[in-house]
Amino acid sequence: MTHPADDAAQAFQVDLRGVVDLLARHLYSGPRVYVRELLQNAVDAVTARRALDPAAPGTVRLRAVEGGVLEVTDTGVGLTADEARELLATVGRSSKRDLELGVGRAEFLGQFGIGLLSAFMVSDRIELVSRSAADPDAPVVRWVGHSDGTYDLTTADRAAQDEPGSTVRLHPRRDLEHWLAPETVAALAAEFGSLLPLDVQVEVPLDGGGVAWRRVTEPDLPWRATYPDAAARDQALVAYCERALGFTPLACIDLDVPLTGLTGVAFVLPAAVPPGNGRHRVHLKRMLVGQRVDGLLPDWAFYVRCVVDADGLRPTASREALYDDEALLVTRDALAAQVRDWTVRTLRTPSRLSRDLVATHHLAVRSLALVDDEMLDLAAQVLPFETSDGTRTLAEVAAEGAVVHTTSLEEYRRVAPIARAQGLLVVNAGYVYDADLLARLTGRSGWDVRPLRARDVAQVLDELAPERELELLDAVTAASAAVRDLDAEVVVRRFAPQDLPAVLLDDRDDEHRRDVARAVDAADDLWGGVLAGFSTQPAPARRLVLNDANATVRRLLAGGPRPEVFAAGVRSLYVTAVLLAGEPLRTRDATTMTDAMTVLLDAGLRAGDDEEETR
Ligand SMILES: Nc1ncnc2c1ncn2[C@@H]1O[C@H](COP(=O)(O)OP(=O)(O)OP(=O)(O)O)[C@@H](O)[C@H]1O
Repeated sequence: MTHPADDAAQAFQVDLRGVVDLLARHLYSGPRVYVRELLQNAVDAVTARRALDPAAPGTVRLRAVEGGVLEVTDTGVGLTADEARELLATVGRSSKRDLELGVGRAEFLGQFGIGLLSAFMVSDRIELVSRSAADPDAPVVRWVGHSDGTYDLTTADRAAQDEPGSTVRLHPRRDLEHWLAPETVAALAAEFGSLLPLDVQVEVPLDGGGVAWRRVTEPDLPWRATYPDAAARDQALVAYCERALGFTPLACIDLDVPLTGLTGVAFVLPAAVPPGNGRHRVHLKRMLVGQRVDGLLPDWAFYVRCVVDADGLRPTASREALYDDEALLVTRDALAAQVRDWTVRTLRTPSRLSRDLVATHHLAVRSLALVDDEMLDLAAQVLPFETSDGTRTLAEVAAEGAVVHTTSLEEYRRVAPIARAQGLLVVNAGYVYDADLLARLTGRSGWDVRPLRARDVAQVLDELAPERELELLDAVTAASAAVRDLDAEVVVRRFAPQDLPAVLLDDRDDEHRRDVARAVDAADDLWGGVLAGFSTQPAPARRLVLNDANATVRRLLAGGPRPEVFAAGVRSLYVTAVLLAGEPLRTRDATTMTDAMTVLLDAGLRAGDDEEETR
């Protein structure tokens, strides 16, 4: 059943305090954005006035007046009393939207009709005194909005204000006075508005007393201004980067995407930064969106910081990020191509810059090479790789034969000393991106690239003479038994360097079992049977290769020590090999080390005691 009163359409009531709280906590990153919203309204008002009178002045002045009040005066279009009532007192009402299309009009920064409310984050009372440029007969309007959601509207004679335009006064909220302090306002106005196409000035106190106006806007976009020559332009851009981003760039890359009206500069960082750090300073219609905006370039471009201005991209409602739409996608692709082309061009031509770029940003070049074939070929020509024969490019390594690489840093550390001593060229692909990069290169025609196999190293280690092999048969069997529980088996070879007692080889791809299978095929019946027995056992994952050229190893293998001392000696060589490979000790390895040391120490002390006694 309905009551008659319910039939009449009711208007929504808005609790302003709730709305302001929502803006402050959930839309904007903080109260500081109130300065941006005030500047934006002033700029839009000037734009609207210039549509009526192209020669109208374009100035904005911000200053502190008595009682901590901030006053912002513009030479914009102003408002009539009706407009003030309709636009200022209705949340969500804006003069800047296209009524038919329901979207913001291209020439204005604002569109949602909520921006002025942000001033309530720092102010209890917003006052706007305005004289309209559109209606020459309109009286001066004084609108006062209160944070409790009420407002007063009064009018005064036009004589009260000589020129069209508006003055907004913010009365500070208790305990938030600091947001309206002149230095804070000057810093925020410079941050948000430095590229605005207007003359924006802030009155700041001087050290010695008194006040002065400080202009916070650049006269022109630094990358579009006219300079006497290219060198002067470069210098100005470097100076701008120092001012705006706080570093001296290695180089400046011009950016231009006509489709979305974007122009700007990508500044190449002077020092390496970790990947995933590509944040940019983005302006829309010359107002700052943010200093650390994401999504403008792909991940690999973390070696540049951009400063851009666009008029065809959309901000999110908070105006602190870019709306992720088709236009942004197209822009990102175009910008990526421009940064990439510059990088390829620079690396192609040997120069100091190309050397600096490789030295500083090799990680980024590696990252780009993972997604770009041309860059991959170029990277192979210019990027330094750690190899067992010093730092080389992959092209240099390839000139000598197959590019054989390790896939982890530990593996490289393990084999590098032996490889170096035997003249085996191994590339370390254990650093970020390298293994993927080499894997990509494997698929390119003209490249012979493969991961190092245990057999590669085993091959360069000299086999023992058959007599020596025979001599060591029992010792090797006992040594293997000593490390069996560590998932390793022992083989003995002779190799340089002599002072390296042992090395651990990963038996990747079960090479060991295949070696045995080969041996079974080749052996006569008796040996074949014995070997076949071995091949059915699960093969140990690692080979501990003892160096028969090392004096300590020879003494150990010569026999003599009691079995438990012998086993402790082999196990301590195992741990030494793990440590030499730079691998972290697992709990099991650490226990092995402590146990082996105890046995060896005990044996050493006992030998000392025996000597004492016999004396
Ligand atoms: N300084 C000013 N001069 C003239 N008109 C103004 C001024 N400030 C605000 N207005 C009027 O008040 C309206 C509401 O302003 P508000 O800042 O709340 O929203 P907006 O700028 O339209 O949109 P947005 O929420 O996207 O900023 C504006 O559309 C404009 O017509």
